[in-house]
Amino acid sequence: MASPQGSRAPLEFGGPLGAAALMLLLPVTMFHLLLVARSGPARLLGPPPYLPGLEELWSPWALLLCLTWLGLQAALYLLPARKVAEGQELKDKSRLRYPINGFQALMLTALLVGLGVSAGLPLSALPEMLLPLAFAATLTAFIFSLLLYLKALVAPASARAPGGNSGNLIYDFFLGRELNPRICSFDFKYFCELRPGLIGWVLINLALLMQEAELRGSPSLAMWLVNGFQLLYVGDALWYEEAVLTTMDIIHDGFGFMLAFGDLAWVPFTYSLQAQFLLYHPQPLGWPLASFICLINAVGYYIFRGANSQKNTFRKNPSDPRVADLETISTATGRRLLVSGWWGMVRHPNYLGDLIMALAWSLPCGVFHLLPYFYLLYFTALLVHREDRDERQCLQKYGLAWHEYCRRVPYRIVPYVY
Ligand SMILES: NC(=O)C1=CN([C@@H]2O[C@H](COP(=O)(O)OP(=O)(O)OC[C@H]3O[C@@H](n4cnc5c(N)ncnc54)[C@H](OP(=O)(O)O)[C@@H]3O)[C@@H](O)[C@H]2O)C=CC1
Ligand SMILES: CC(C)=CCC[C@@H](C)[C@H]1CC=C2C3=C(CC[C@@]21C)[C@@]1(C)CC[C@H](O)C(C)(C)[C@@H]1CC3
Repeated sequence: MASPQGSRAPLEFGGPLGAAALMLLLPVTMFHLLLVARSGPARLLGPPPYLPGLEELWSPWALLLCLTWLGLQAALYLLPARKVAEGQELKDKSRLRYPINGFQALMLTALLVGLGVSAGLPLSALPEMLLPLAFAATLTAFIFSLLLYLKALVAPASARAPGGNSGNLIYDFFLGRELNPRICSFDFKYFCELRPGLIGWVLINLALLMQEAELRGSPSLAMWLVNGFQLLYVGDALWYEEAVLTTMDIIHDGFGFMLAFGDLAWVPFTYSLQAQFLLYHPQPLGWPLASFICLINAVGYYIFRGANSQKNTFRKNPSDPRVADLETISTATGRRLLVSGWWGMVRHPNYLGDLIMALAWSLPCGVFHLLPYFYLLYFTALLVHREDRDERQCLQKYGLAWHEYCRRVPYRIVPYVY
């Protein structure tokens, strides 16, 4: 469908019908997971234990807490940053500037939460509020996406995202019409991608750990592992915050319901699923198996970080001594593609590392339930779909050079498998 605005990007996610289905399916799945995690049988594929009424979902206190959290993270975002980074070049040849203070926000949040807990803040009561909090976050994401859609109506054409301007209201609302919606220098997409959801995720994990300690005297080894691994992942994302500026979400995708809901609700409430499961279904875990799982997480992290850093270093400065010796192929755009090092092993080595880590996050929950493996299953689907979208974009950008890269590096994510 050609858009009235002139953008001819092919429709993704199954077009308007797919977008409408996802807008319904994603929140329903999130609430299903929250309900099933606390039920006795914890069956991913079974029906939820019961259907919650509105009085169990809606709480003005949960909404207030959700908005206070967003306000706190926004205030931390506005604090002076150790560095201001420039994003990729935009259509109008300009570059946006982004504060690099995400790790500082994580540390300050930890300090504030630590002070709060020592002053009697009942953090371990948070798990009891997950359902109304998830509802408040979903509501916030929906209203926020509506405001973003309206804001895009008055944005200049150069500010539009390549994909979210088909002319179909549902599809554009889902994908997002504006690429980098901002008020003054406050960038909503960049803020949401890394702050409230990711930091909220580790806070929920911590609350679940504390509640387990209250219930059973001390947190289990499995709970420690899940908390440690996911804290490392979030800490890494914020430490290497600048790297997010070269991801598909920032460069290509508009800011609509998909990312607003994904960042503000989906990430904190479904990515904490393993810790939720462990609170209600304690799992025995000995040190030998725990050490093996730590090794799996370390291997995944090594590949994930190595691949992401290698590409970011290369994109920032191809003559950097750490990447200058790597073999590359030239493209008509002037940008080169790495064909050795991590990016010569498979075409998305960072996805491979991420998937190995996802496995390590589920293993502490044992092998008798499918529920804690939901993240691994969803993430595999997300990355396979994402890889396919990225391949199409790269083919469009690099043409013959991309074909040559695919010939030299035939596997996409898993060597000799896929
Ligand atoms: N936990 C989660 O829920 C999620 C995590 N992620 C993680 O986010 C990270 C970023 O992922 P994503 O944005 O999808 O994609 P990538 O970081 O893999 O970026 C893809 C881009 O990299 C560049 N590129 C591809 N091949 C090469 C090459 N051989 N040499 C140099 N540049 C190359 C291309 O852009 P160009 O050439 O224009 O630079 C391409 O568009 C990943 O580690 C992923 O695992 C992603 C989604 C969800
Ligand atoms: C199913 C659904 C609601 C779709 C939205 C997908 C989003 C949840 C993800 C899209 C890309 C993401 C990234 C991260 C989190 C999940 C989302 C928002 C990320 C911030 C996680 C931490 C990583 O280190 C990262 C910074 C590379 C990563 C960037 C992409």
